[in-house]
Amino acid sequence: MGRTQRKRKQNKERNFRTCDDEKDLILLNTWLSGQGIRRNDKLVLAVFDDTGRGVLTKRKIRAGEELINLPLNSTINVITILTDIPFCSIFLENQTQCLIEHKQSVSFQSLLALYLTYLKVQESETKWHLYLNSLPREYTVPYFLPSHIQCDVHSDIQTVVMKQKDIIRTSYNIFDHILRSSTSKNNFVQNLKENFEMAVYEWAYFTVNTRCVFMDLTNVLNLKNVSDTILDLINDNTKISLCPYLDMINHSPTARNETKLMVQKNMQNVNIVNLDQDLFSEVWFSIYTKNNFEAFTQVFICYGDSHNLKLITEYGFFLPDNDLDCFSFVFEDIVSYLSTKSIKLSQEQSSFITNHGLNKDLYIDSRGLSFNLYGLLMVVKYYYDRSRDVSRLLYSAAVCSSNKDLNDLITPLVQDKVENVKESIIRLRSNDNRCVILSNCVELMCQYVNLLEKFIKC
Ligand SMILES: C[S@@+](CC[C@H](N)C(=O)[O-])C[C@H]1O[C@@H](n2cnc3c(N)ncnc32)[C@H](O)[C@@H]1O
Repeated sequence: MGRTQRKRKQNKERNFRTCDDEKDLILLNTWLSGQGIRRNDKLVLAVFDDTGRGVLTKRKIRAGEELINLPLNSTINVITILTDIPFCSIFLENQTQCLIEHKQSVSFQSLLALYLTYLKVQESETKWHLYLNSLPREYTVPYFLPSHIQCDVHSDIQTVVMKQKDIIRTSYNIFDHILRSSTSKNNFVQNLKENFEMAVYEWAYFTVNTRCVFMDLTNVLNLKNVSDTILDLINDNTKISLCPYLDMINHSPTARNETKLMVQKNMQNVNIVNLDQDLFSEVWFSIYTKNNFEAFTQVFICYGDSHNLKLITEYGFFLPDNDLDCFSFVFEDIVSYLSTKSIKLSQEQSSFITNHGLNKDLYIDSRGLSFNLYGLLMVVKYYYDRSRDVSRLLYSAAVCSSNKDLNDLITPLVQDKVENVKESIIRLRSNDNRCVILSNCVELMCQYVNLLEKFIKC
C-alpha cells in the first residue's frame, strides 16, 4: 500500500479531527505554556465523532503516566477568589452587612459561578481571558430546554431541573442584591454591576458544574476560621476547582485516574488572613492515569460513578448501556396504586415501612426490584400472613430479590409507567426542535422503557 493510500485508510478509520490549530486553541496552548502548565507532550486537542471535543494521545500512554501538572496558581480555586482584592471588595465594601445577612446562604459552586461571571465581563482585562475563550459557549443540559418541551421530559429530569433553577435563581438574587449595595469603586466591580445578567450567570454556573474537579486544599490552606471573609456566605465546602486543559478531558466510566497535590516539603498550612498567591507558587496539582491508551485514541478520566440521569442533567451527555440506570418510584405513587387494587396499608404496616426506610430508594434496574421496593412489597403482601415472619424475610431479600407474586403485584403499575413514558417519547419525537439535549432526554426515557419491559418479561 502506498503512502497516500495508507494515509487515506488511516483517516477513514479515525473518528476524530485534531483541532489544536483552531485560533482559540492555539492561543490557549500559548497561554498554558506561559502559565507553566506541564502536560504530557503526547496529548493534543481533537474533536471526536462520538464525544465532541476532547484529548487525543499521539503515542501510546501507559498506566502510571502523568497527564497534566498545573501550578496551583493556574487553577481557579478558593485561593484565587480570596486573593482577588477587587472581587472581595464587592462584599467587604458594602452598605449592608451582607456577610451576616446572607451568612451560609449560597454554595461554593454559586460563588465560583459569580467569580467566573466577574472574570467573563472583564473580557481581555483578565489574565484568564484566553482560558475563558476556550470554554464552550453553551451547554447541553435540559436546564436550557424551552419550557414547552421540558413539560414532556420524564419527571425525574424535571425534578433535577427545578432544583437547579431554584438554586441558580436564589443565588443570582442574593448576588444581585449584594452587588447593588456594594460601595466598591473598583472598575471591575462597576463593570460587573452593569453586566450582571441571568444568562451569563447561568453560563458560568454550568461551566463550573460541567468542568470542576475535586481539589482538597486543606493541607496548604487553613480554613478553620473563615469569619469576616467572603466564605461566610458559603454553606458547604470549597473543594472544587477549575483546571485549564485538564477540563478538556472527557469522561469514561471505565477510566481510572488519581490526582495529587504536590507541595514543597517546608510549606506551612497558610492562614486565611493576609493570604497571598505567591505563598502557593510552589504548589502543583497533578493528574495520573491508571489506564493504557493506544496511540491516536481518546484519553479519558472518570468523573465518578454516574447514572445517565446525572450525566444528562449535570453534564449534558448520555452513555449507552449504562448499567447504573434505574427507574425510580415515589412511595406515595405506589400507595395510591395499591388503593386502586383495594389494598390499604394499616397503621402498623406504615410504621414498619417507615422504620425500616422502605419508603425510599424504590426502583427497578437491570437486575430487577431494588432491595427496598422488594421489601416494601413484601410488607404489603405478607405482613399479616401468619406463616411468614416479615422481618426475617426482609433479611433474606438481601440474598434473593425475585418473587413472582411480588412481581405480579407491581406489574400493572410498571405497565402503566411504560405506557406513560412511551407517550411522552412520541410527543417529544414529534417536536420540530431537534437538539442534543432533547435526544439525550429521549435516550434516557427509552432506557427507562427497556428496563421496565425487561422486568415485565421476567
Ligand atoms: C470537563 S468537560 C470535557 C471537555 C469538553 N468536551 C469540551 O469540549 O470542553 C465535560 C463536558 O464534556 C462533555 N463530555 C464529557 N465526557 C463525555 C462523553 N463520554 N461523551 C460525550 N460528551 C462528554 C460533556 O459535554 C461534559 O459536560
